[in-house]
Amino acid sequence: MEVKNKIILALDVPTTRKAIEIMDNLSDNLNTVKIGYPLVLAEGLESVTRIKEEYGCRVICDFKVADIPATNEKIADATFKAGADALIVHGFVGEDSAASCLETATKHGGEIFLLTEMSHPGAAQFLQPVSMDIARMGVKMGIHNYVGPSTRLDRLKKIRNIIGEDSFLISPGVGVQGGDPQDTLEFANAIIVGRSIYLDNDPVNALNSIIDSIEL
Ligand SMILES: O=C1C[C@H](C(=O)O)N([C@@H]2O[C@H](COP(=O)(O)O)[C@@H](O)[C@H]2O)C(=O)N1
Repeated sequence: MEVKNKIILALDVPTTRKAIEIMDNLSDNLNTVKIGYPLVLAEGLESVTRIKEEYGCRVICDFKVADIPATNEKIADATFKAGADALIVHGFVGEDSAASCLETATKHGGEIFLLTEMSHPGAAQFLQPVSMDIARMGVKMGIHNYVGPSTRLDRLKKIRNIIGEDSFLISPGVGVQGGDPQDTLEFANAIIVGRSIYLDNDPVNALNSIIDSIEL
């Protein structure tokens, strides 16, 4: 996946109209967005389809899928039928659940991103003790794409060392959560940025400032 400017915009806005308003101004500098529950629960999967059709961008659906295999298959099937290019899947629920998403993604010509460790403080409680095992599980499964925290670069570096240089690693937590764009890109292939862009009074300037701050 080639991510323009190495920036994935998290479109965590409440309406498709707001998402379009933001993308109308930013789509020249972006080719990949992440859409999750904030938009989809409010507007349905049609919001995924509409953004895809409107901008021809890649859409990563961030549903952090974490159910039994049979239910994961249904979630993934509906997501890719709506036009998603990729789906973020939790790894802590085990190999069979992640494999169910991987198989369904492959059937649709899509991809999954395996979420290893999250960026928020609470990730230290239950995820950190197993996150490297999750990364190793992904490697064993042949998963190519991963998510890891920009807020803990020591952990992101460990994840990169496990998944190898050829894997594709995207990293949230940049900006509002404290992660630094350039430092994160030492280990990640692309950064995920939401509020620092879409909540800014001038999202175009906010995006351009991040682009200017990173060596592409
Ligand atoms: O560990 C994770 C996993 C998850 C993800 O990307 O899967 N995210 C998502 O990344 C975006 C950061 O937004 P902002 O903080 O730039 O507004 C939001 O959509 C979060 O739900 C994390 O923030 N950390």
